Amino acid sequence: MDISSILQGGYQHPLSRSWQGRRQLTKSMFMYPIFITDDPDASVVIPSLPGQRRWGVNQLETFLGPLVKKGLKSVIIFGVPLTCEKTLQDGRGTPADDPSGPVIQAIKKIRLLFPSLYIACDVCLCEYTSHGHCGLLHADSTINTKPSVLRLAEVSVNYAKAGAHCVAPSDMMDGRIKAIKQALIDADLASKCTLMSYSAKFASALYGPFRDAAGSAPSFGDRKCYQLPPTAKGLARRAIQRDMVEGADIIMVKPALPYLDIISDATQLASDHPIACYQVSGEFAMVHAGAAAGVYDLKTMAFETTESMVRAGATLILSYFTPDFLDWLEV
Ligand SMILES: NCC[C@H](CC(=O)O)[C@@H](CN)CCC(=O)O
Ligand SMILES: [Zn+2]
Repeated sequence: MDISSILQGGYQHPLSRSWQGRRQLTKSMFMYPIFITDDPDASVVIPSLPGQRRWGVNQLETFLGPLVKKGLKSVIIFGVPLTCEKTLQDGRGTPADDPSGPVIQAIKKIRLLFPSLYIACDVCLCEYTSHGHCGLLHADSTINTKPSVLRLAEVSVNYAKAGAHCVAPSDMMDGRIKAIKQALIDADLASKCTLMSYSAKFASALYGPFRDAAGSAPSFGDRKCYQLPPTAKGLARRAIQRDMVEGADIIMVKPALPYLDIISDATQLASDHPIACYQVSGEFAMVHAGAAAGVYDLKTMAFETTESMVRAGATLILSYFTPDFLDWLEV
């Protein structure tokens, strides 16, 4: 056997195996998606998302305190306005940045309770309009891009003013990154607030549990006219390059596991940007379902899936497994 055929000596020990990965998972790589509802005392189980709840702002200390102690470094907030009237009349998704609404109240509360915790806010309109689309609509129910990006920019600035460290538009409207960046500049907030773009976000079947949790499913049609076709490698590369030019500080790929090649493309195209990926609700539920069915060990698969994202180039992972990794990882 040729000498060059012998590889096993390089990884025959747990320590030398650990050296084979260019980068290792760390606690600070995980950003925890959290659902904040407008009942201040709520702590409501989300059946389709194992271990996850919708929380009211009065519960944030109880909910996040133990996680911060274990090393939680960042969260991304999703508002779930259940009691307020979702406003179709004004068509602007008014609850999104209602000063007394769940998102702005949560930003302020978390800044007070946990000054070191990095707060990102998802920016979208689907949770706040009764049609449930991510943008505003023309009379014929098609996406009306111009007012949509202006409204998303307005919401972003209001989150930043409330104290968010990062705004993350998940809407996929054309030109929203440029509009949001310009609005942050005009508000003198561009140097104080990170713009994380969901640049390559696909029309995936893996968002179901989230839509249950956030009540954000579209009331008609689907999101295929603004989320990328799952086959669209070229469109993803073009969207990544577009968002880089428009001022994104972080580039995200979503979902993650079925799109590792896109994470790799993003790493190559945006080689000077942090690359985020979102292990979405359906991916999380899928890993749990397989473990419950006895196909694999839950922790082992949680590591195998997220380590594949790191191998593809991700530097930041949005994952509902974040609380678990705070227990599983030493640093
Ligand atoms: N703004 C879109 C929400 C959205 C996808 C969707 O429902 O189309 C994601 C949140 N950013 C879902 C995330 C998840 O499934 O965990
Ligand atoms: Zn949306």
